[in-house]
Amino acid sequence: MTGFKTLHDSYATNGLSFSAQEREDLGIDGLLPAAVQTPDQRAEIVYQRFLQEPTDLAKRIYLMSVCRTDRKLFYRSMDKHLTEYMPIVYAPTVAQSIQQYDKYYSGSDVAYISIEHPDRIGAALDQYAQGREIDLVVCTDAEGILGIGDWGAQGAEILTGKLAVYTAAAGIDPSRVLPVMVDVGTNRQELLDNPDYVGNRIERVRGQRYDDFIEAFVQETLQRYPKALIHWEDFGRPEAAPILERYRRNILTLNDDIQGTGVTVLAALLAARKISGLKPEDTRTLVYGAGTAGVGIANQIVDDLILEHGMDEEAARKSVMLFDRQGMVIADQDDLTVGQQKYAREPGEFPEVSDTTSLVEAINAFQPNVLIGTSTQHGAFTQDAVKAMASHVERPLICPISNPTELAEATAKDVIEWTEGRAFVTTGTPSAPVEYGGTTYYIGQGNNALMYPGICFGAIVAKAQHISRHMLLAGAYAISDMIDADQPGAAVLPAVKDLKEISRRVATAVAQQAVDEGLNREPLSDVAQAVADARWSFED
Ligand SMILES: O=C([O-])CC(=O)C(=O)O
Ligand SMILES: [Mg+2]
Repeated sequence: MTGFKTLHDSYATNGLSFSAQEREDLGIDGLLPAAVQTPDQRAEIVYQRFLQEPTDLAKRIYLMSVCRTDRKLFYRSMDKHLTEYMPIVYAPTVAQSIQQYDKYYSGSDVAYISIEHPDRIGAALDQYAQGREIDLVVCTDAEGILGIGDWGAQGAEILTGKLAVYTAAAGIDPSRVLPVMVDVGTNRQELLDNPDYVGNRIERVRGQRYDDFIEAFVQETLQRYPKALIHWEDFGRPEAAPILERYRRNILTLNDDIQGTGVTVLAALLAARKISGLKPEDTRTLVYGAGTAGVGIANQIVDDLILEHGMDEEAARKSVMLFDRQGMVIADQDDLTVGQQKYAREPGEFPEVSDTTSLVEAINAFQPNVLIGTSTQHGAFTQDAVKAMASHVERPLICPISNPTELAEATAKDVIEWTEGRAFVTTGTPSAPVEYGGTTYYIGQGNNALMYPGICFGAIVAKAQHISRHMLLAGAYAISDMIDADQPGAAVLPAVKDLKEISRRVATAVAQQAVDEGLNREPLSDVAQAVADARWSFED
């Protein structure tokens, strides 16, 4: 690389931290002002500017521009201010970047592939990778962005958010990742009508043509990077689960919203069980919002009961009730997804329920000790519903995890107050601690960011053939002893400030499980060491 290229290469540059000697050697001494600044000094300058930016969106646009131009600088600064940067770089602020992408587009750091040009998929991958080796491909078709739905090509920014977390949390080498915006159109009329919309101005393509496009993308990816992991992000209800089912046993792949979210909520449940003494076989879970994430959570909780606790499959499934747009999910309803059918209750199974669309009635009839919110219905966990939970169970686990924040089913503060501090609570976006009755309650963030970086990094380090059910469970168990079970008001998930340690533990457990199952494609003797060695650092 010429010095000029090095200076302008986002992975290689050290900007004003190039020493006088390096500047001379690279032939870039004439391209920089005289001062030589330390990396920490520059990271602090980034942080000060971050503080000065007037809005969360402005802060995000600024930080991502630093990321695009100088990776080491961005990750150094993020490392120092992780808890502060997370809600800006990632959820909830990433939602604003996506919704206002047309106004703020200034070059997104992703590859775009278009359903109009399946023959150009490989070229797009190559143009992005520029000959670099790739370990991780993160893609979205943006039909189900967070809780805000279909945002077409504007969804590209979810990829930059996810990747920033990958590197900050697990230490994925930022030069070995490939974000791909899979543009198959959009059904959001507002985008189709917007003259500034940057994506394909067509309705979403579905069916065989869509499936063929996805298959071509997978093949083009694996041809180039046979050991890479493909991470599916924010695909919509019609496509997400079928894609995962098609590939999860054959290739190294993860659907973050189904599996990542599922494992995260399972980790919270493991901690709640540990603190409250709830027996696994007595766990009853009501999932309110039975879409991609909701069914994924149900599956993960059930997998734990079957594989770790020896419960019979039928009984494990019966411990979960799904509640969706139509109310309780019941077998005779039309249009149940394949994922929902497994959990559908029998018609008339709860004769005391007069209105199957009433959450309170469902709670009173089923008497769950776990209530999960993945509905994106703001305020759906009413005081009556939360009090109904607390009337049957001493210490319910209540997780209003829909995001961004304004779509959450309840606030942590309300849930704590309505249950007189008895509920364990996690929310999808960060929540401030809640003071109640002289105790400070810390609120874990029930967001897949706690899990996906470690799971995928562990699987990549192990060069796993695929991600097995046991590997996912290993991730959840790996963080359950980070919880201080004796501390009143302790969160049931470890804090985002500990994301590096969380990810290290998860990655190690997942890689070890891959080795134990013989799923590693190359020999691996010391798993913990391999995970530590593979971690990228901005110091290098
Ligand atoms: O990105 C997040 O905050 C969690 C997530 O995957 C989603 O909500 O789709
Ligand atoms: Mg997602």
